[in-house]
Order: sequence, then C-alpha cells, then structure tokens
Amino acid sequence: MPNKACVRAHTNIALIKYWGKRDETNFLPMNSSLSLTLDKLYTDTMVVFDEALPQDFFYLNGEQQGEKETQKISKFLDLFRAEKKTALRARVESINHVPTAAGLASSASAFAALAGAANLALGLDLDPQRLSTFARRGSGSATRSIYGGFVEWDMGTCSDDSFAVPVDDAGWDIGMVIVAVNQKAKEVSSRIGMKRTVETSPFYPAWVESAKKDILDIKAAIAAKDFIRLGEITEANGMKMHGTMLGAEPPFSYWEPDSIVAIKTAQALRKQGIPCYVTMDAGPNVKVLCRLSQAETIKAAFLEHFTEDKLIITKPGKGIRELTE
Ligand SMILES: O=C(O)C[C@@](O)(CF)CCOP(=O)(O)OP(=O)(O)O
Repeated sequence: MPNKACVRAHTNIALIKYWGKRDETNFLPMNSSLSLTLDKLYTDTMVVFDEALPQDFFYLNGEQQGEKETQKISKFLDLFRAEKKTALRARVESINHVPTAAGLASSASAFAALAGAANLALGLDLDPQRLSTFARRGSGSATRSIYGGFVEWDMGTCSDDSFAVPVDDAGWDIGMVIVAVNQKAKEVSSRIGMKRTVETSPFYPAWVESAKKDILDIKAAIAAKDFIRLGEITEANGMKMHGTMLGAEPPFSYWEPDSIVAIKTAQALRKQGIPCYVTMDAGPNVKVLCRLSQAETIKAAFLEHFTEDKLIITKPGKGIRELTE
C-alpha cells in the first residue's frame, strides 16, 4: 500500500442546481444536477496514512485546522478506512486555489481531491463512478468534480447508484467569467439554506419538478452544441432556485447589490448581441456562462463595474488527477 498520495480536483459550477436532500445522512439529492468543471479553480490535497500518528491532522492552506474542521475530515476518512478495514490515522494537507466558502463551491473541489487522495493512499482502487459516491458523502457538489467538462450527478435510487456521469468534455468554445462580488464567508451555508428551503418553502416542490425537466432539456442542448439554449436553461434554472429561498421561513437571499449589477451587465451584453448567461449559488458571486472566444470582451464590459481582481476567466476543467511530487 503506497500510504501517501496527492491529488488535484477542480471545482464545478452547477448549471442545473442541486438544492435539497431527500436523505441527509447519505447526501441523496431531490433531483439530478449538471455542472461545468472549471480549470482555474482547484484544490490540491496530500494524504499520508501512518501508523505512527495518534490521530488525524488537517492543514488547510498551510494552517493546522481546529477540532471542528478536523472532525469533519476524520468522519469523511472513516468511509475509506471502513472500506480498507484499517484504523490508520492520516495527515491531510490541502491547498485551495479557490476563494474559500465564498459561494465558489470550494467544498466541491476539496472533498473530491480528498476522496481521490485517500483512494490512492489506501490502495482502494475505487473506479471514478464508485469514487464519486464517496466524494458525495463529503459534500454533494463534490460528486461532480470527479470528472471534467459537463458532468451530471444522477440522483439515483440509493447511496450506491447516486453518482456522477461524464456528459461532454465542453471543448466547444465554452467558458465562464466569474464575478467574485465578495469573498466573505456567507451567513447561511448552502447546507443550512437548502434544508430550510426544503422544509418551509411552498415554492420548493415546483422547483424539483421544474429541475427534472430542465436537466433533460439541457442535456439535449449540450448534445446539439446549442449554446443559446444551454445558456437560457442555465440562467432560468438558477433563478428558479433562488426564487425558492424567497418563499422560505424566514425568507433569505444570497444576492447583494453588486450581484444585480453583474446580472444587468450580462443582460446588456445580450442586447448587444453577445450571448452570456448568469448563474448563482449559495453566495453573492455571479458566474457568467459564455463562449470562451468572447470571454475577454465580456470581461471588458464587467471592468466598467468591477476591479480586475474580482473577475476570473476560466475554460472548462478536467477530472481529478494524481500529482506526482
Ligand atoms: O452546486 C450546486 O449544485 C448548487 C449549490 O452550490 C448551491 F447553490 C449547492 C451546493 O451544495 P453543497 O455545498 O454541495 O451542499 P452539501 O451537500 O450540504 O455539502
């Protein structure tokens, strides 16, 4: 058993959202979702299992993490220890090339990278599909970061068949401009936000029905390489998700004034004949789906309202891969 491995996983942005669990213990979603893996935002994670370690240790961006965060990692590693029938403790070192907890889905790349590294370090040899069912139990969105390009997370019928499926490598002039409105940690985590929405929003059942149709329509648009339809479905699905939160008790929204400025900027670009579509997650940041060949033009329009450091252009990313020293 090699006992040590380092893996890179890229974050992903959902175009058809995961927003609500039918089973909280196993992270089973209410609907299937579909995302785009991003090249520029990723997490590198090293794991070493060592019998000399009395407990698990977790370092994030070079800083040792406290009890709460380390416990989360230990609980996740227990899934892999149980699979390997070992009690070995581990040292985990993660470097997030993603503004942490700023609605840029940092949990997606973090748990996918950790899953990949634990799989290799313990010599479990889980295939990508089965590995995605492990990543899912760290954070639902991590399910999708196992693969690159457009990825579907099939909701499945149970823990074993709720996994990621690669849909398309997105290598046909697809890109994204991320508008990092702010990088503060959000007040309402996605986990709490979706739970409150499921439990109290009268709009929620309609969301689930609508998302089930949206994912069929978006897969048809991807198959046809129809960027306009892809963008329209993406923007509408994200807006419907955010609409459910306004109906929750108490109502809540992740939007900030600059989120609206970004949305209006994208709408103005469309009026000028440059197709670009917005989607938002559990934070104020706005992700603009566009043709990669037009990303610089789109960024120039956003520079009228946002500073350069808040604008990130990225092409589609690849699936997880081992980093050799
Ligand atoms: O990514 C998407 O589909 C949409 C969201 O980003 C929010 F808009 C959900 C992310 O939820 P996540 O952090 O994965 O929740 P967990 O399973 O409770 O850890």
